[in-house]
Amino acid sequence: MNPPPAVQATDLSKVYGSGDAKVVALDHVTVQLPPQRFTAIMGPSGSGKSTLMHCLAGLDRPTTGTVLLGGTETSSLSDAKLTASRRDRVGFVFQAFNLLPTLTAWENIVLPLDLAGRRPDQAFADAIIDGIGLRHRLGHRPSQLSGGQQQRVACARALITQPEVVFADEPTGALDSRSSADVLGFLRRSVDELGQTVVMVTHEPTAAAYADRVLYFADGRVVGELTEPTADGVLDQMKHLEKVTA
Ligand SMILES: Nc1ncnc2c1ncn2[C@@H]1O[C@H](COP(=O)(O)OP(=O)(O)OP(=O)(O)O)[C@@H](O)[C@H]1O
Repeated sequence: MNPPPAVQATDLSKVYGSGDAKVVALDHVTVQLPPQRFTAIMGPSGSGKSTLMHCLAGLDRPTTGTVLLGGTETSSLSDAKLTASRRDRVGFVFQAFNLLPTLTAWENIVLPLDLAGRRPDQAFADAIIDGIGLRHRLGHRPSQLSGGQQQRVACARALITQPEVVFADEPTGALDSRSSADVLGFLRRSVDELGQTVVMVTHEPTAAAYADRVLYFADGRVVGELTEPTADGVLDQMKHLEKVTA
């Protein structure tokens, strides 16, 4: 039997504005994202990828439909409970790293635990620190680290609480190819070796090829998927979908 999904959206719609200004960002989306897997979400600009991720993560509320995160329906939680759910169950990685400049790398990594009044699980923290390969830089501030190193610290911060899901929105969008490979390799190992669950929005076929499964979006809907992707396979599928959805 398949394990229950880490996160599941059912008939999710998100509508912004009304009348002439109405935008249907999500159009009856149903997706299940399995635990301990790496899922990539791709699609043209404006197709609804970020909106989906924000609704799945509880950063935004859908107009209609439901989100189940680790078995809890988050779409109907009060604001306070939704905030607590985000803090306890979800990790985020953004394109712009978003580290706190006055804290060291280590202080940034454990910040989510400090905010929740929790202590690090030492064995897990060690695995994370070894995973990002920055043990010798833990006392450095973000300004003393390269972009790729900062993003690996941001990934470690997202994972340190052992969340149900880590959501990464274009995590390699600001990085060169070498730094991207370091970040993506770490996210991949966090799934394979630490049993974590990663969902990543990306525009880059080489980045999507690190995932177990790629979901393609267009006009607020899932229009295709690819399992065990290669960069060439992702590109071919993108070209094919561009033709059929044009
Ligand atoms: N707060 C908002 N108010 C009004 N419209 C919005 C808002 N946020 C997003 N949209 C619209 O919803 C649609 C989907 O946006 P979304 O950011 O989810 O797309 P995306 O696929 O992530 O795009 P990109 O790849 O450019 O980041 C777009 O048409 C966008 O203009």
